[in-house]
Order: sequence, then C-alpha cells, then structure tokens
Amino acid sequence: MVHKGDLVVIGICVGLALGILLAVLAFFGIRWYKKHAYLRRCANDRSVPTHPIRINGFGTSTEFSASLSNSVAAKASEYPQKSSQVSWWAHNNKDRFASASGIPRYPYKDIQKATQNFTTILGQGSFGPVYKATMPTGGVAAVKVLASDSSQGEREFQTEVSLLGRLHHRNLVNLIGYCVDKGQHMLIYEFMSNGSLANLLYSEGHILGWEERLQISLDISHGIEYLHEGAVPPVIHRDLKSANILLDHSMRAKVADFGLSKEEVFDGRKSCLKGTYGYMDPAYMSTNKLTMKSDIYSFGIIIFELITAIHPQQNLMEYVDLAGMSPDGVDEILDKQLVGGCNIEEVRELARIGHKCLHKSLRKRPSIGEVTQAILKIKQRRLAKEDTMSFADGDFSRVMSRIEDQQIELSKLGGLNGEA
Ligand SMILES: Nc1ncnc2c1ncn2[C@@H]1O[C@H](COP(=O)(O)OP(=O)(O)OP(=O)(O)O)[C@@H](O)[C@H]1O
Repeated sequence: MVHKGDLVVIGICVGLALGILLAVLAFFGIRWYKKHAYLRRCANDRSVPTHPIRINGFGTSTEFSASLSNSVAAKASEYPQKSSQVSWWAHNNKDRFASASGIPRYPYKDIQKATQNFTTILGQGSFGPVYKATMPTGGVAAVKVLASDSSQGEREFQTEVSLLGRLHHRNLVNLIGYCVDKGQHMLIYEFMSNGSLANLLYSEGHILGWEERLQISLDISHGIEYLHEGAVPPVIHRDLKSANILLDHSMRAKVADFGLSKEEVFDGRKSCLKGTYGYMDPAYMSTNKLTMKSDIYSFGIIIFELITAIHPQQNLMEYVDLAGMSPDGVDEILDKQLVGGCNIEEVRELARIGHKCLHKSLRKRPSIGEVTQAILKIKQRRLAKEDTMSFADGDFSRVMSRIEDQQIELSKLGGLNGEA
C-alpha cells in the first residue's frame, strides 16, 4: 500500500528529474546551436584573411595627450589620407575591382601607362624594381614590381596586400593598390619623395639635421607603436631597417615593407629566420622565437644609425658597445655632420633609449609605448626650454617697456614740477 505522502515525494522527485533533464537538454541544445553558428561563421570568414583590423590612423599612442592634441590635429592634414590617394586612381581606373582586403586592383595596362612603360626607376630592392608612376591628374605613386625570380615571392606579396589593406596609420607607407595581371605582381604605394632613410644617411646630398633625426625617430616609434599596440591582432614587422623607413616631402618618416611581417597571434611558433643582417635580434637568432622585442632591437639599431650615420653592417655594434661604457661615450661616435649642430644632452638621452632597446635581455628592453614616451620627453623638454626662453624674452621686453613708461611718467612729473 502506497501512502499519499509517498506519492507526493515520488511526484516531486519525478518532477525534479524531468526538470533537470529538460535543463540539461536545453544546455546542450544551446551549446550545439552556438557551435554550429560559430562554424558557419568561420566557414563564411574563411574567404577573408584574418589580418589585423585597422584601429585608426591617428593618435593610437597615449602620448598624444592634451598638450599635443592640437599639433596632432594640425599634422593630420599634412598627411595625404588613403581615401584621397585612392581617389585619383579611382577616377582613372574604371575596370578596377577591390580585393578582399579592400585594396583596389588595377589592370596591367593602367600601370604601364602611369609609369610611362616603366621608365623612371626609384630604386631596387630584393622584391624587384620600384618605379615612379604619374597620373594625368598629377597624382604620384611608387610601383614595386615583383621580379619573376624574386627571392621573396608571392607569399610576401599576399601578406603585404592583406596586411596593408587593414593597417592604416600616418607613419606607415600606405598601399594604394595592386596588380596581378599578365603574369605580373605589382604593389602601388603612396610616393615618398625623399626616399629611404638609408639613402639620406649614407649618400651625399641632403644632410639630416638633429631636429629632423629626432622627429624621424619619433615617427618610426609611432609607426611601430601602431603595429604592436594599435593593430588587432598586433603585428611584428620583422624587417625594421633604415632602408625600410621612407620619408615624405616634409621629411616625415613612415615604416615600409610589410612583406616579412607576422601577426603576433602566431608568436611562439617556430619558423625560419627572416630579417636583415645587422638588424636582427641576437636573441631571435639563437632561439628562433619571434617577439615584439625583436622589432625593439632593430629599432635600437636604427636609433644609433640616426646618431652615428654608421651602417650596422660596418661594425656599428662595436662602436655602440664602446659608447655604452660611459654616460657621455656617445659623444665619441656622434655623426661628424652633427657636431656643433645639436644639443648633446638630447643626443645622450636618445642614445640611452637606444641602449635599452638593444639590451640582451628581452624583458629589460622597453615596450614601444615606453620608447615613444621617452623620445617625446626629449622633444617636450626642448619645447619647454624654448618656451622658457621666449617667456624670458617676453619678460625682458615687458620690463623694458615698463621702464620706458615710468621714464615718460617721471619726465611728465618733472615737467609738472618745473611748471609749478
Ligand atoms: N613608396 C615609395 N616612394 C618612393 N620611393 C620608394 C618607395 N618605395 C621604395 N622606394 C625606393 O625604392 C628603393 C627600393 O625599395 P624596396 O622596398 O623595394 O627595397 P629595400 O627596402 O631597399 O630593400 P629590401 O627589399 O631588400 O628590403 C628604396 O630604397 C626607395 O629608394
């Protein structure tokens, strides 16, 4: 005989069991749905390369704080933006179509015309020759033609197109188009009229002043900061060198050549060593493990190139090590062109930053954000000094005019007294 109370308990138990079963079914049902939705999304995304998305072109670094925000806004107009760069091509290329990365693709004949059948060569890299392209509207670009026997090849070409399609910053050289046509691969960049930093440092002609060099180091720092801390996922450049720093008409520097870049998301996986002798981080060479700190090392080398105008393949590191032995050791290796034309304290400060970037221990190397801050401090200190000096000048003239006013008042008073 079953009691009524027992029936209630059994009922509750069955109810609970059913409830739990339903909850479990609902839980797994939702998980199943989410998983399938995710897989569907992945399948759709597969056609789109998973390269970094652009954050924005300006002010990714924290250093652009209130005090400098005005100058940033002003400087922004100095830099031709991608949209304007693209527009002159767009007007002239009706049959172009955009790649998955959003970079317009151009037919061979258009580029052949723009480069006047590839006549004006700007330079030659391991990728192939670079030509100047001029459009009827007056817009100028640089066209990099991938040599058929290129040692880098199509893989780098694709990296460059998909990476640069998503990365935009005023201190990165903008990719404005590409061409895959008639068996040719070409990359079309914004034109950097002052060529590479390496050319400026190591060939006769323009002498880079200290202020220009300091600004160039800051521009490079901003460019790398965007790659490391602004891009999602972060990007390691892997081939930072003075030949990959290009300068525009107003001597502002931009980081170029992303053919070897690697998304930080792949960090940790081993791959064959890539980079340029003299700029490659010894830690990376010995472990084959790539980190952002390898870019910091290469940047340290560029900093010392700016200070010394000694090429890293001409024993720069030996000079740098010697200079590191005393606080003013850098004075001995300073570029002759700078002697007497620079603030030696600023040079020493930049050298200190360079030494930190080259530290053997990866952990002791600064992050790029810290480097930017440190270089900015040098600039800010100078600006503050200039302000103080002009304030002192202002004070002086104010005092002088007060003395003059007082003399006039006194002479008036003297006149009054004489009259009395
Ligand atoms: N956007 C550009 N505007 C103006 N000149 C350019 C531009 N890009 C490249 N150049 C010129 O072409 C030269 C070769 O450039 P490229 O990037 O192909 O090779 P690299 O960086 O010098 O060497 P590597 O390919 O071995 O890294 C540069 O030194 C520069 O003078």
